[in-house]
Amino acid sequence: MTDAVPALKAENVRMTFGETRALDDVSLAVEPGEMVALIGPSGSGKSTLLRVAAALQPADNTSGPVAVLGHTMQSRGRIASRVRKNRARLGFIFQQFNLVGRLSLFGNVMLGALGRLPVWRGALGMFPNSVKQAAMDALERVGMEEFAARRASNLSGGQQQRGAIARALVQGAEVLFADEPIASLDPVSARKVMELLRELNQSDGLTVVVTLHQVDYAQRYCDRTVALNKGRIVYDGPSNGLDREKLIEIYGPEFETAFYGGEE
Ligand SMILES: Nc1ncnc2c1ncn2[C@@H]1O[C@H](COP(=O)(O)OP(=O)(O)OP(=O)(O)O)[C@@H](O)[C@H]1O
Repeated sequence: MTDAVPALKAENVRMTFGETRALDDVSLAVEPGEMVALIGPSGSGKSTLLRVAAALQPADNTSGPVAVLGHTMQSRGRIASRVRKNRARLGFIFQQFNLVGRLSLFGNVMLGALGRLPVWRGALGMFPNSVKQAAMDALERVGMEEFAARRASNLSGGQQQRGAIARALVQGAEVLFADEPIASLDPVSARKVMELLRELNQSDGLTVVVTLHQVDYAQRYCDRTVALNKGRIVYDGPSNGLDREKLIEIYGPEFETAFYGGEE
């Protein structure tokens, strides 16, 4: 723990959909520079937690506050009035559809700067040279410069994810929430995306919170793992502390057969 303002602080967050308690008193603090995996069975509340934390979705009116880099995003089910400003240093990567398909990759990456440009510039697509340079640098950083002119819809899933990360870099994101960024990728592309996130975390100090279905990716790339089950945190600790017993506790007995093939 440090004295720094947490990158993410969620206190007693509650989110209900009809009868379903998607988040049941979730409290979580992530320090700047951490790379944290969010795991848990399907429907355990991983995506909801990220969406609530980014204030893409209002939580229950009985819910405690969520802050990103010390700025309140929402509290008691009310999105903060300055949320747009507070989101400036937060990047969000979804499983799919991160890029505008009809635009070039370069055009997409430049969109990361929209928040700090006058509206007319964005509307006319007139980006200053500084933004063009930043977009090119970001594409180089994610190893995608040779695809700059390619229409986004003609890129592979993994290339699109790397493009989305480049856009977050142009945005100047210091915290990145990635919601199942590798769920629809083949293993090689998935590895490249995770390696890139890890590299940005280690070299640039980018704070990363990433939801994952694959426990082995969490263990390989993230020092810390938070596991949810039925909207509650059931594990929060070092990823290498997730042993067979703990994983069966998190995912249920089916995990044994799925992950270990049922062997002794
Ligand atoms: N918009 C919604 N309307 C109704 N129920 C929802 C909505 N979004 C999520 N839920 C429910 O809330 C619970 C948590 O969903 P969430 O998508 O956060 O889980 P998850 O852990 O991300 O699952 P997965 O790994 O399958 O993506 C689930 O029971 C889900 O059905």
